[in-house]
Amino acid sequence: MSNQDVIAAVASPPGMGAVSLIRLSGTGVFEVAEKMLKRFRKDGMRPRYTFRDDVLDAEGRSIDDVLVVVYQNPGSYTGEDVVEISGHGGIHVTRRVLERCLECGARPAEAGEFSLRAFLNSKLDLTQAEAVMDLITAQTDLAAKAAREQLSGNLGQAVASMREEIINLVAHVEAYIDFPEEDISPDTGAALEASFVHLRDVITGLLGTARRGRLLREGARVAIVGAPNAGKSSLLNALLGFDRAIVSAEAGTTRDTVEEVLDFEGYPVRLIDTAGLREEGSTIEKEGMARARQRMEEADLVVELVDASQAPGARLAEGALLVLNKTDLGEDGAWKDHEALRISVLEERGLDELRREVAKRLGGGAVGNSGGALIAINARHQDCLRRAEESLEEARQMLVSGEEPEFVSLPLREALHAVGEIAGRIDTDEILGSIFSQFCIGK
Ligand SMILES: Nc1nc2c(c(=O)[nH]1)N(C=O)[C@@H](CNc1ccc(C(=O)N[C@@H](CCC(=O)O)C(=O)O)cc1)CN2
Ligand SMILES: Nc1nc2c(ncn2[C@@H]2O[C@H](COP(=O)(O)OP(=O)(O)OP(=O)(O)O)[C@@H](O)[C@H]2O)c(=O)[nH]1
Ligand SMILES: [Mg+2]
Repeated sequence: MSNQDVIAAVASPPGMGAVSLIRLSGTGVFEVAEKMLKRFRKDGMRPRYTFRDDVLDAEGRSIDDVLVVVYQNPGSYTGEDVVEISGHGGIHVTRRVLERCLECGARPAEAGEFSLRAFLNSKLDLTQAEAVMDLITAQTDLAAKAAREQLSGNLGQAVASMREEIINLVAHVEAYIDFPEEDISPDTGAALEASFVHLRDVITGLLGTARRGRLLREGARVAIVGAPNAGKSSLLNALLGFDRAIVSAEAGTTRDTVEEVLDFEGYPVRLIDTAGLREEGSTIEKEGMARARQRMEEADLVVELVDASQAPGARLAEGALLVLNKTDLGEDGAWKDHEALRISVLEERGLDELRREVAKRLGGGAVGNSGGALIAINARHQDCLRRAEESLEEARQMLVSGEEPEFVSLPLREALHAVGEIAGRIDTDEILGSIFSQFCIGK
C-alpha cells in the first residue's frame, strides 16, 4: 500500500471531554499539517515527540491551542505517515479542527479505515483487527483479556501454523500429480494421515471456543423463570445490588420482562427476570407469561427458581439450573434427592455459589486444545473453520480410498482457502468490507 490519500477523523468519543484526539493518516499528511498549524514544518518534526502548536483558520486566527505528535511511516498504527492532534475537548472546537483538516487537503475517514489501512500495510492481520473492535466493545475483564490475547496475535499464529501444515499437505499431494508413475508410499501415507488427524484436533479445539467467544462478545442471556412468588425479582435485585424490579408477596407481580447486564466472573450476563408461570391469570398476566416463555426459549441458560418450602411441582425447563430459594423457611422433604443449588435471597445466602455456577455453565470450562491460552473465536472464524474441517475430511477420505492426487488437491486447496480467510491471507473485498464497516469512525 503506498500513496493513500490523507484521511482524518476524531478518534475520541463525541461529546464533551477534557481533551479530544484528531488523527490524520496518509501520504502528504505532513503537508496538510503544515498548512493548518502555525509552527509545524513538514520536515522538521521529530517522530513521536510532542509539540505545542496552534490550529489556524483560513485567516490565520487560532482555532485551538493543541499538542501534536508525528509518526513516520512505517512506524505508526496504520503504517503510514500519521499526525495526531490533541485539542481542547468540546464539540464545537473539535468540529472546527476537523473541518480545518478537510480544508487543508484531508478527507473524512470511513468507519474502520485507519485499522483497514493497518491491515493492508500488514500491521495487523484480520483476527487482530477484529480484536481491536472486541477490545473497544468489551464489557468485562475476561472479554477484554480475550480481546487482548487475540490482538497480540495468538489466534493469528495458530491459524498460520495450520496454514503451513495444509500447504505442506498440498505440496505432498501435488508432487504425485507431477510424477504419476509414483505411488504414495506407506510411510508418506502414514505421515499424511497423522497430519490430517492433527489438523482435525486443532480445528476441533478452536471450534470448541466458539460458544465462549459468542458469550464474551454478545453477553449471555440468563433467564430466571419459575412459579409466581418463588422470589425471581428478589433474586434479580439481590444480584444487581439495587432495587430494580418490584417485589411483593402477591403472586403475579412481574409482567414485563426486566433485564439488566452484569458481570458474572468475567462473563457479561444479561439477567432476565420474568413473569411467574402458572395456569390461571388475567389477560395481562398471560401476556407476561408468553413473554417469559419466549425469553426462556432464547436464553443461553435458564435458572429455574422454586420455593424450597413448598413441595416440588412439574419442572418448567429442561436443562435448567435448578435453584431452591427461601431455604430460610426450611426445605420440604421431597426436595431431598434433587440436585440443586440452595439459596436464600432474604438472608443473602448462596448467591456467590450461584454466580460461580452460572459462569461455569456458560464457560463450559472449555479451554479446548487451545493450549491454555484464552482463545475465543467469533462467528466468522467458526464459519471458516467448519468449511476447512469439511474439506479436510473430504480430502482425507479421498486419499484413503485411493483417489487420484489431482482430485485430492481440490478439497485441500479449499481448506487452505478457508483457513486463509481467517487471518485475511487471501483478500476478498467482501470480507474486508463487512469487518471494517463495523468499526467506529476514527478507528
Ligand atoms: N494516541 C494514540 N493512542 C492510541 C492509539 C493511537 O493510534 N494513537 N492506538 C490505536 O489504536 C492504540 C495503540 N496502538 C498502537 C499500535 C501501534 C502503533 C505504532 O506506532 N506501531 C508502529 C511502531 C511500533 C513501536 O514502536 O512500538 C509499528 O507497528 O511499526 C501505535 C499505536 C491505543 N492508543
Ligand atoms: N422467606 C423468604 N422470602 C423471600 C425470599 N425471597 C423472596 N422472598 C419473598 O417472596 C415474595 C415474592 O418475591 P418476588 O421476588 O416478588 O417473587 P417473584 O418470583 O418475582 O414473583 P412474581 O413476579 O409474582 O412471579 C416476596 O414477599 C419476597 O420478599 C427468601 O429467600 N426467603
Ligand atoms: Mg417478580
